[in-house]
Amino acid sequence: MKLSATALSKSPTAVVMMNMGGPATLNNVHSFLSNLFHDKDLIPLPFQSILAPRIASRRTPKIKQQYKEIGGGSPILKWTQLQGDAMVKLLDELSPSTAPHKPYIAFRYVDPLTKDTLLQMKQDGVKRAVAFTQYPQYSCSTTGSSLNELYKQIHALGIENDINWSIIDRWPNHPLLVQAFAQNITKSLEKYDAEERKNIPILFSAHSLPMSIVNRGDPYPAEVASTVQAVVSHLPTLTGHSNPHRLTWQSQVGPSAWLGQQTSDAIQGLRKLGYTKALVVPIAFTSDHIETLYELDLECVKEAEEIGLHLERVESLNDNPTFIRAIADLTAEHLGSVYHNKQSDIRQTGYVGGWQVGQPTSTQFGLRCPGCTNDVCLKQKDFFNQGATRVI
Ligand SMILES: C=CC1=C(C)c2cc3[nH]c(cc4nc(cc5[nH]c(cc1n2)c(C)c5CCC(=O)O)C(CCC(=O)O)=C4C)c(C)c3C=C
Ligand code: FES
Ligand SMILES: [Fe+2]
Repeated sequence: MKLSATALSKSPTAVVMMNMGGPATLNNVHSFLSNLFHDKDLIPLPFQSILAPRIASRRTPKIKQQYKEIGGGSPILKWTQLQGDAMVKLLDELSPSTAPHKPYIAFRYVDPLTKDTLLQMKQDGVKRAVAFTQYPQYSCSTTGSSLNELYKQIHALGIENDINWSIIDRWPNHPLLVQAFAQNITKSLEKYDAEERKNIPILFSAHSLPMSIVNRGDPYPAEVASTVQAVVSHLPTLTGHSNPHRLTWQSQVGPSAWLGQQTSDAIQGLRKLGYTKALVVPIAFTSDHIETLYELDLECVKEAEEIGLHLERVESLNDNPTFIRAIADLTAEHLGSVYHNKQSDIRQTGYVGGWQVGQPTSTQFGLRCPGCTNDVCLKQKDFFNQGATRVI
């Protein structure tokens, strides 16, 4: 598709922030869980349409109670709106040729859902859009699921030829993302005496994956590790020392095998090794959610205290100005590369797997998991790889 520069200049460049979403109120918990358990890309179940609502109903009271204890709902919509609004203000300055930029949110399991967002974009006359995953590390269960849904809804609405799409599909070691994590860790370390700071072990905690997904060749574990490696390499420039650390995994659900070591077991283990202080850093999500506010703050921290380990939870990125700068810079560089063939800074953007100027997705994005049997992944990647036609 070739669009004239005049046609594009009239409509905003959409930056579509993709994420799973969470229930904003307790009344939304059941539909959130029901949509989540219907998602074959996340949890393939036999007789999915029958089992999904049953599992959702069975789980609702427990999960509702957890959301109640963190204030009555998930803050993810609030944080995503704030991050999007702050990002486009910077982006209009960083990339005037693609301005005005407008943030949109496409959640996978709650409003605003992908379909409604696409309808809104159509109404706004959007001709150019960046699908920007808010998961820094790519998993087919998260970003892959959001892109499969985006692809399906674009086709269901028959708007394949209306918008030039490009994709920010992963950014696990973007330098400003790394710096934002390191800043927050430094703040937590500073709560301890200068003498003891350097010996405090840091647990980087990420949402786990079922081993069936890991063994299919999912890139997520390696990308989470690359974020951790970048952060621990950067930390000494802020603290003057390096801390011992481990990457651990949290939030496994159900009886199947999941990637470990579990964060809660690592905490118990550290105490047995004689440690009385530790830090835990949520490393695979960019704002607060039930896993930080409930599982880490209300479960792990309390359990640690009970066994004599003081566990400090490092704050989530939320409205951290360095983080806002990271997502604005990343999008500006992406637009510069896709629409202006700009090579200069792209090496700094931290796309693992490479990036070529003019390409609408990362090079890594083109490779399906070697164990993938999902036809939608194939069609989705073909569609987005044709992507944007450079017009400016
Ligand atoms: C990087 C983040 C996440 C990955 C990877 C991920 C994979 C994954 N999750 C499930 C099952 C559930 N996840 C649930 C909630 C939930 N998951 C994430 C993030 C990732 N999930 C978040 C941020 C949340 C909470 C949302 C919020 O509060 O804002 C749930 C629902 C809660 C529960 O019932 O325990 C389930 C179920 C699987 C199976 C999976 C990988 C295949
Ligand atoms: S499951 Fe990874 S590409 Fe299909
Ligand atoms: Fe999850």
